[in-house]
Amino acid sequence: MAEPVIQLRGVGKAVPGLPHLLSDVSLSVERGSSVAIMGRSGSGKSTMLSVLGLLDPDFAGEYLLNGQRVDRLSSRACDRLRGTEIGFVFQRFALFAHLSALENVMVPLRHRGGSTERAMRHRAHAALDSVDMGHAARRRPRHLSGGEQQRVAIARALINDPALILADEPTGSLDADTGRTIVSLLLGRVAEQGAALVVVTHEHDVAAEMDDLLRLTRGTLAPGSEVPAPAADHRPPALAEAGA
Ligand SMILES: Nc1ncnc2c1ncn2[C@@H]1O[C@H](COP(=O)(O)OP(=O)(O)OP(=O)(O)O)[C@@H](O)[C@H]1O
Repeated sequence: MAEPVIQLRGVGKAVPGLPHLLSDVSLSVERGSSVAIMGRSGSGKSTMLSVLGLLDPDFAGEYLLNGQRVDRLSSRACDRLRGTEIGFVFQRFALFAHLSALENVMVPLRHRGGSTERAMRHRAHAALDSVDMGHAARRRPRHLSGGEQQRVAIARALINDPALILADEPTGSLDADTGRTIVSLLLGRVAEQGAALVVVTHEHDVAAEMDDLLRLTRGTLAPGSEVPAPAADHRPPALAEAGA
């Protein structure tokens, strides 16, 4: 069987005043599969993404990325791996405002190096085409809608063919229809490139599209329920029956 893209074993994180910010977290995600992480505000989701994204080296336990231990790497080695193995998608897109869509998508290619300008442009154009944004290559982010910006951000996240995509509330700034389109685009691109996808989301519709759903509760990760619990009905019975 293929090696999981990420394996966490007994990962914990403590900060002063919060001894169990993350507590004994174990997680395994295969290539081509997707996981949603849900949890209340303050449950540790961003901390978890920082650990997975090699942004926070200060944690206990084991982290294997593509079979390689990455929990004791130097920050320079983390930077290098982040640039080549991990793509990030953010709620607010995080595109560079002064760069065109094409130039935004080229940023990770420049970071990686080893290609000619012409080859990078060619590749970035193909990446924009793959998210139906080829027509907007020369536009700056402010001339794009939220959904279009997120398409460009997805092209940028996937341009180096990373093994792992981390998405932090990728639909949080979008209306429901656009959000659905973005989720299917993200899932389609991730499947095509054979990456593993970890999505932090508050939205049950988004979580339901992923292969697995996990829930963080006060730093502990456990299988989540696919079906959201119905909200408690506090209306008087007569009003509830009338559908008011
Ligand atoms: N380095 C730190 N030092 C002190 N407290 C921290 C640190 N990092 C996180 N926290 C606290 O730990 C808790 C969990 O933070 P985290 O940002 O991971 O939660 P979250 O689930 O992403 O929340 P939200 O959904 O609101 O973004 C919060 O109360 C936060 O203030």
